[in-house]
Amino acid sequence: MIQLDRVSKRYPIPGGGGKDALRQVSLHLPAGELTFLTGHSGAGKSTLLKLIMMIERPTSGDIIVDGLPLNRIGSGGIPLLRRKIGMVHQNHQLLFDRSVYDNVALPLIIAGFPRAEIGKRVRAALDKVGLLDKEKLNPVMLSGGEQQRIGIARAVVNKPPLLLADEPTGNLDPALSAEIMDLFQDFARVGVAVLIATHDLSLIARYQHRLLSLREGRLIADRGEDAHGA
Ligand SMILES: Nc1ncnc2c1ncn2[C@@H]1O[C@H](COP(=O)(O)OP(=O)(O)OP(=O)(O)O)[C@@H](O)[C@H]1O
Repeated sequence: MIQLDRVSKRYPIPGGGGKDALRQVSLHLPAGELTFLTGHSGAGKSTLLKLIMMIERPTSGDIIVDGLPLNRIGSGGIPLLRRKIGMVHQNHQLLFDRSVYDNVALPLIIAGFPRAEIGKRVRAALDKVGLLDKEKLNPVMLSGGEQQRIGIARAVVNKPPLLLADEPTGNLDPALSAEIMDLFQDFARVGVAVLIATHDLSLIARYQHRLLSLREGRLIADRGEDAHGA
């Protein structure tokens, strides 16, 4: 689903020089697998997500997302790429002047789906995350865990083959984090490639999933599901 081949990213520093955020990273994330991405602050996790979404471009190396070679995509092709990717943020990035329904519908409105289709898909996504009865409410009236589930419904409403999450359980207690993880695991089970960037080592320890670790921009460990605990 995602293939990185010797990917490096150097950010220019004003006044000269550069900061190497990723160095020669190669990896493959298959469909239907949930993978954790960890590393200390500044190790390059967000940069990796930004390269996959084409918010940034690599300095060298190749990235292929669902068959799309990103180095051959101009800015006109970015919407096509983004439609393949659902993104979940730590702070949800919800619109608090719109209803739950409108928040989840947003990616479909942007993609130009017909109204009836939007209704069907939004309700299917809200049902999946257990919020069907809250569609008319404003997100501000919901709890932190429920807000995160709105963010997840919005990320998957397009049925993307790839789901990226940046610290999705950052503000949640262990019970709510487990609910969110259950949802991510359900998506992986139906074939979505799920990549979760997190500092939360206790979360990682609780699940038997593949783990990628970055240190100073290098991939230092790739613990496969089979190697867990070895
Ligand atoms: N736009 C930028 N310009 C210059 N340097 C940057 C830029 N973005 C990130 N960096 C640097 O690149 C390195 C990797 O940053 P990145 O945000 O990818 O790390 P991270 O692992 O996501 O950290 P955190 O967990 O704190 O979010 C850091 O040293 C950071 O300061």
